[in-house]
Amino acid sequence: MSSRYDIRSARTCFIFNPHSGHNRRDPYLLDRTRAFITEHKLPAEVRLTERPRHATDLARAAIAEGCELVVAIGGDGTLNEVAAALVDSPAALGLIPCGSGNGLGRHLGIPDPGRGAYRTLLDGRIRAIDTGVANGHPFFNAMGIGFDAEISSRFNHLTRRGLSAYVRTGLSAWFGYQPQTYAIANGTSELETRAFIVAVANSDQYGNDCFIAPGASVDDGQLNLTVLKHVSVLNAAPLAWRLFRGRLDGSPQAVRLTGAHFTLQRAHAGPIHTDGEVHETGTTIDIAVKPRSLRVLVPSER
Ligand SMILES: Nc1ncnc2c1ncn2[C@@H]1O[C@H](COP(=O)(O)OP(=O)(O)OP(=O)(O)O)[C@@H](O)[C@H]1O
Repeated sequence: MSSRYDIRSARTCFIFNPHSGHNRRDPYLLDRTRAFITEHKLPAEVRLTERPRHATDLARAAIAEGCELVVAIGGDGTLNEVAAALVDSPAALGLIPCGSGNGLGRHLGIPDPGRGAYRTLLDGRIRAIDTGVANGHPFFNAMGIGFDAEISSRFNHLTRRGLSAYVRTGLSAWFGYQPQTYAIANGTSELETRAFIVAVANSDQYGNDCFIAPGASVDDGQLNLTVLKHVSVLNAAPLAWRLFRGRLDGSPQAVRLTGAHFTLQRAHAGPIHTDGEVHETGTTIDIAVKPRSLRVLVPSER
């Protein structure tokens, strides 16, 4: 199929998460999407998620009904749930990013809904991107172990979302958090280190332009592992500056590895997150890449 896409003839399903980002307070994107379908006479319909993980079921049903494009209206969690059903299928993923962090949308240059996300659906092109899989759980933006899994776990229980909620939750989780020791192997090198966070990223950022893997590409068949060894009151501010400036390389707290397959061993079982979704796992975490296994509609100039 050509890398160009014509949504006017492609059967499309929009999946709207009323719980994502600002949708919770102001679901105007639901009306905006219905108006967009009517205005452009699209062969499309909108379905709403009713519970966590429902988006995967809705996306699977859409593919079974012959949809060629499934559009996630939400953040990275919604995107993850929709994309999980699309991996290795001919159907493409569209994205109206409206979550709290929007890491993959930002990396792919997909604008906010008010700045051209809908236009991208009309005149975008298809880009095949890699998928990461951590102990059987797919991720498209980033997965993490340690403090960020702890934050994701707490964040998923919050009733209010957004950057300020992330910061408040992060500060309260920080006090009392005990880093673990990890043995990390990528096939060519091995590393044993105490870590505050071990993140494995497909894109270059967590979201909100927080660059955990500067220079990463989503279609190079590689994943990008970053260890943040120690975060204290003394080094938190310079580390945050580096993360938000894309200058993590050179930090004495950061170790980076690339690879198509990682194995991590830790002393204690606990949570991991994949695109912010939390899973309890054992002491061994196996992470691999499926190169170019997801087709995504991105702006034509990217
Ligand atoms: N109807 C629903 N009620 C409650 N939770 C839902 C519902 N539908 C989906 N969810 C859950 O909402 C969660 C948050 O969605 P999402 O990640 O898209 O938004 P976000 O956390 O605000 O954005 P980001 O991941 O970009 O920070 C997901 O874990 C998803 O499973």
